[in-house]
Amino acid sequence: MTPDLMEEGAKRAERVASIAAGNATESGGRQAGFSRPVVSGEVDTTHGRILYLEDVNVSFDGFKAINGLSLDIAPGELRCIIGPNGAGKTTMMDIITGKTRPDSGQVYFGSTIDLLRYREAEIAAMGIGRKFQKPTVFEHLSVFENLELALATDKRVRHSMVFALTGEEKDRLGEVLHTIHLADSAARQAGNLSHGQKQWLEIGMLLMQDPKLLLLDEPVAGMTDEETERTAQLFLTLKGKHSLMVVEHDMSFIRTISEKVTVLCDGSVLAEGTLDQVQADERVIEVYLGR
Ligand SMILES: Nc1ncnc2c1ncn2[C@@H]1O[C@H](COP(=O)(O)OP(=O)(O)OP(=O)(O)O)[C@@H](O)[C@H]1O
Repeated sequence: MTPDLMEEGAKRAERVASIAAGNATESGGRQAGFSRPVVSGEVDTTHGRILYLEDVNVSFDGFKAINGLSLDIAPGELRCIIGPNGAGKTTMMDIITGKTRPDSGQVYFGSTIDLLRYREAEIAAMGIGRKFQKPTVFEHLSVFENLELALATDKRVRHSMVFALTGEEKDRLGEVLHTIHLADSAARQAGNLSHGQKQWLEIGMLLMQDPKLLLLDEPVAGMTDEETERTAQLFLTLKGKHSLMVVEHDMSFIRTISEKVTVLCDGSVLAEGTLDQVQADERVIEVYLGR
């Protein structure tokens, strides 16, 4: 979620707190926010790419965090990104979502949308959803209400907390509840969910906005084996309908979900291929897997 969305979420949380019994609580040290209305217009993927990065460079005080990074992702693809600490994985996601501006290079959403021309909130509105490592949901609201709020697109409506879902929206919400394995927990307070369930709920909140591309940072960190397995199934369900970029260190999880794996190191792509291919690559073993 973007800073201004978080701010909006924070304002909203204050209002909700006066309506709902109890206080708005935070998850993961950040306020839950809201997605924005999706800007109309299709992403042009006729060239077979939903995301395209070419020769991207970013320096922090002279240190090259991203160094000639080129990468592209196909529509509906589930791409796994691995690499050692400090490889530039988070910085890459920051660039795609407009949080960090590169010094040079190209970043395109489809063939025609130059993401470097847009602000973070605009990029989110175009259909690029981001999930940070820690879950951020409204803990004092129910699972259903969290999803409902994620769907509310009119600011006034959001703030008043009075809105009625259309039949289509109800269907969508039901579908998402089912997809994220929380259909039986719709009435439960989000704060009482397990860590894994909170992660799924936040993914569900992103799904309510029907994102075209989802960026997921270490989604299974801290999950039980069973939750990890369910998350793998969830991602396999999402693949095809959405494009996904998943940063993870959990190799058995990656083995379950991956087709193509990109290995980042020192701010650029070190290797790319199936998990078996990159695991057999001597350079990858040296910098990452051999640790
Ligand atoms: N705002 C910043 N200022 C200075 N250096 C930064 C900044 N952001 C990132 N870096 C540096 O850039 C490099 C890449 O960091 P990044 O967080 O993108 O790596 P990562 O691959 O996500 O690592 P991890 O797996 O530990 O999350 C690191 O050396 C980091 O210290």
